[in-house]
Amino acid sequence: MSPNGGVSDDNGRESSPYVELDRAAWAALGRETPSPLTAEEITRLRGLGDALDLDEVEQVYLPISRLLSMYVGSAGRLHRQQEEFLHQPQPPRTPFVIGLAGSVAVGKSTTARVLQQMLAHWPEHPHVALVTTDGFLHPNAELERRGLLQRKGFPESYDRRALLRFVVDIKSGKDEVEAPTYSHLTYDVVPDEKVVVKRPDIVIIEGLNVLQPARAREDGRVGLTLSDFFDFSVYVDARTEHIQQWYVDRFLRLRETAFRDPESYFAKYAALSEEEAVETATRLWQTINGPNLVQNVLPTRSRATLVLRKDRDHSVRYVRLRKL
Ligand SMILES: Nc1ncnc2c1ncn2[C@@H]1O[C@H](COP(=O)(O)OP(=O)(O)O)[C@@H](O)[C@H]1O
Ligand SMILES: CC(C)(COP(=O)(O)O)[C@@H](O)C(=O)NCCC(=O)O
Repeated sequence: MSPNGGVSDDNGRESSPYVELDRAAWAALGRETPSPLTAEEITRLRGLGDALDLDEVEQVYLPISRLLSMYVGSAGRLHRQQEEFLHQPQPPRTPFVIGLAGSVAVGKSTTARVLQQMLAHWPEHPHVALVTTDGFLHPNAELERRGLLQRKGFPESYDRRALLRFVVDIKSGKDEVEAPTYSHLTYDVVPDEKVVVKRPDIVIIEGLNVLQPARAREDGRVGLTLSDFFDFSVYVDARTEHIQQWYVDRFLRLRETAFRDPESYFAKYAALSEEEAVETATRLWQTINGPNLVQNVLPTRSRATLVLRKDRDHSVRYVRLRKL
């Protein structure tokens, strides 16, 4: 399988399950739909270093919002048809779950926040919940016990069973589901702090590893995985060298902001010179986040319904959408 999800035939011709649109062709699909977000809202949603502006919202996110509205509508129709087919009243349809994957520092959280706001502006005003998977990381003490402190973000650093339970509960139609939370300030899971997801219509689950395939168990049987419960998934993509640069640039900016907080786990980095900070960020990238991207995250790209490919300046250059 090629990294684009394509497969070559005997003559080397590649067939791909994706249709690819460059930015202009994609942007045309959102024309005539007014942007629901104001410039102030966009500023509020923008993550550190992300190049989100009105153009990006109108040209990239509006078409995604329209597409998702079709998918959600179609899931609703199918639910009604299945109810008729079963000849007995069924519970209300379960929330529509969107998985959002991509590397550390690729801008997943900005994408997730923009989608959350845009979908919430639909005429039917759905309740859109956003959950990040970092809350499901094992606490630092547990990671240390398992020798995984230098593997934060790798699949084994998460409580995968709890994460799966969480999404199964959502897709079982449970009224109220809780997720643990993570603090970038303390660099650890926050004890006893939960986000409560109450009767959502749509749930966005964002995290590095949300598209990981199921693992084989000791008896050789393959279990379930998170993405078995996704109705739609997005992979935020960019060249690895660009993401590394964004990670280092963000580290330099954090050094002047968040790391200054004495409570920050990274407070020790606030005093670094620029050169030392670049060296430290590059080492963190090369030892943790880069290998995780290459070994675990990137191989899941071809499992996504939609791939957003960003350019060096963080703007989306082209889009790939799974054929139906
Ligand atoms: N050490 C840190 N201190 C404070 N905020 C951080 C730190 N590392 C990352 N963040 C913030 O956490 C969010 C998630 O970051 P990350 O997991 O790298 O995903 P992405 O960049 O794809 O959204 C971003 O908004 C980022 O700015
Ligand atoms: C918390 C993270 C693992 C991301 O978790 P996610 O929400 O994607 O599951 C990541 O942002 C992180 O902190 N990585 C550790 C290495 C580093 O400090 O860059």
